[in-house]
Amino acid sequence: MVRTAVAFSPGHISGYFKRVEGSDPATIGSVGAGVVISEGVRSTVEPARATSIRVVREDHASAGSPPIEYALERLGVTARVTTECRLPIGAGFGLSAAALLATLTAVNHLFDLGLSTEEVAAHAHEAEVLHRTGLGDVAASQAGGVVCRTGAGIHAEITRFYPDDPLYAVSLGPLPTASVLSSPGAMARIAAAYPDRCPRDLPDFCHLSRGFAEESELVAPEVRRVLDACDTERVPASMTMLGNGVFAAGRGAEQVLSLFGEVYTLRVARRGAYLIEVRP
Ligand SMILES: Nc1ncnc2c1ncn2[C@@H]1O[C@H](COP(=O)(O)OP(=O)(O)OP(=O)(O)O)[C@@H](O)[C@H]1O
Ligand SMILES: CC(C)(CO)[C@@H](O)C(=O)[O-]
Repeated sequence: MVRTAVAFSPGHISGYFKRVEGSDPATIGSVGAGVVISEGVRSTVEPARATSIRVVREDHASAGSPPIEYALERLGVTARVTTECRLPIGAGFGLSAAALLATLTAVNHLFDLGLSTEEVAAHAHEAEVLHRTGLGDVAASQAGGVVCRTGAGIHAEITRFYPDDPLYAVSLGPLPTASVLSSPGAMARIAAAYPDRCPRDLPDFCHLSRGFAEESELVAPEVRRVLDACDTERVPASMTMLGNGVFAAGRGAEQVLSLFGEVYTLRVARRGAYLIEVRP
């Protein structure tokens, strides 16, 4: 039997953020706030002569993942990787970061690389930043909670709190993160819209996120329709950054969102990436 390692990482919904420049990928990142969610990516890794990545979601599978391929090459290993997730990809659930953290956690154990949890996160963060698939998702998903990041990168100061209430989300389609992160105009509007404080609780997180979504002008017409419906029902809601989707909290949230698509009920994660098993 081929030796196999399996690991999981939670995803992350970013509510608001601002890019932070740095001298190298370790110091480039973002400040902002988001929610680390119970749903994420499970990665199964086995040694192979050449690297191949299979990305599985529901009954659909695709091949390749540039950030993961890059990270494995940097670590000097080749492996057959299968990532599995329930949430849609590219929809603002931080799944590229989760896929990296889960895969590198499994790789670390499979190949006995002896990396610390922080070193695993550092490699994942570097791959994210270089591929423009995220800025602060890896830093957030190192642990659980509603997260406020006041510095860039994985060593920055991060405060976390852990509400019991669920968050609900609906996805209306993908919004490739790199398309926004590569647009100077969008990044300038994002920086100007940044609310320079941490959230007090979940409703306050929704409130700050909504102000940011409006001012940054990232809200697409289909997202607008969902937010309008949430406003009518007085449900705190905002846009999943960066995806064409909406998250909402509190009474009535699930019902309003269900008018627009499949509703994902998300718990606030209690922990970051972890190894599930090594076989045999
Ligand atoms: N589940 C996954 N498994 C492997 N690679 C993934 C996965 N999700 C995303 N990626 C990689 O990240 C690339 C870009 O993803 P993108 O950053 O747009 O999506 P995301 O992380 O789901 O969303 P966001 O960053 O907006 O929350 C994909 O083309 C793929 O290479
Ligand atoms: C850029 C981003 C919104 C993409 O999910 C996230 O990484 C963040 O908050 O920095």
